[in-house]
Amino acid sequence: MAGTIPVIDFSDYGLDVAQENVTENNLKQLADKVYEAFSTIGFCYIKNHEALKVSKDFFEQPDSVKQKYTRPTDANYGWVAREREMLNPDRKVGDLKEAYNFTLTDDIKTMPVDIIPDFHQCLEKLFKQCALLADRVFDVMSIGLNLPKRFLRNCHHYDVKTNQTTLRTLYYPEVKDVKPKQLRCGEHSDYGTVTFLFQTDDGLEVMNRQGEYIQVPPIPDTMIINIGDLMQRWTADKLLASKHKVGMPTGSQKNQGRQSIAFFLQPDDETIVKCLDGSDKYEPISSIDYLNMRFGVPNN
Ligand SMILES: O=C(O)CCC(=O)C(=O)O
Ligand SMILES: [Fe+2]
Repeated sequence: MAGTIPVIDFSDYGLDVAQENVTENNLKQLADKVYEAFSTIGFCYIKNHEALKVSKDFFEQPDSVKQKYTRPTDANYGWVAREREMLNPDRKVGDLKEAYNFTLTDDIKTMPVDIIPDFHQCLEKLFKQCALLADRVFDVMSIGLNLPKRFLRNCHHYDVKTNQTTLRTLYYPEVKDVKPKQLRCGEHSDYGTVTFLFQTDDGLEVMNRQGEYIQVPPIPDTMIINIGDLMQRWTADKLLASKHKVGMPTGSQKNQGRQSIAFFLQPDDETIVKCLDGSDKYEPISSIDYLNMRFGVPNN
């Protein structure tokens, strides 16, 4: 199946199944499928999650309103204006997108709850659901990597003071004036361990092992999981952080916005990421040092 993105049915270990009702056999079968996907293309779709619809009301506000919630340069929450980010600096033009970064803080002063009353509650609920599902995805990944079942889960707690996991809701406006080389989101790989991605429309493309970009269209009732650079490093390149991008729409799709939500998982700050196979292919590094190094990349 190298080169295509498999759809994996996660129902044996979905959130509606009590942990104690899952058989080791079912878990192992799931682990094998997830391992196969992550070690060949670094991406998979999984079936079985709650559909979601959040935050569009916020992005449809005028910029003058959204500015109040702007992400500070020294913090990881808040609104990111159009063209502020350039995920592929070689393009020399900002991505045609907006985003809002949400972390599990109690400080809701930074959130647009005055204009969108449900904003905090909705994103907080989604963050927590994603975190519960992540625990389970980490279990099957650990089994696939021949690690103790809870190894990866135990490196990801979601305490806002010691863990940088972020839920990011993204909005790609309808396309009017496109600058040369501009994309909705430039070529990049994600920084952390894994990313969950919910998307509404076409546009996402992923590089396969032959170096070609393939379309990753939305499939109803699924979400995408992909590997980030830190997990590739941790597994000494067994699991792959594939490059991806969001291209500009063409034809009638130009008049359509696109939404996605990414849940970027990061191990706890002090977790030492040391090659799990003992190879020392990469130097051990703490999760927070690695993230700071990546955030130091110009224009990010
Ligand atoms: O919007 C998407 O589908 C992908 C966004 C993405 O790859 C990212 O923000 O890292
Ligand atoms: Fe990404």
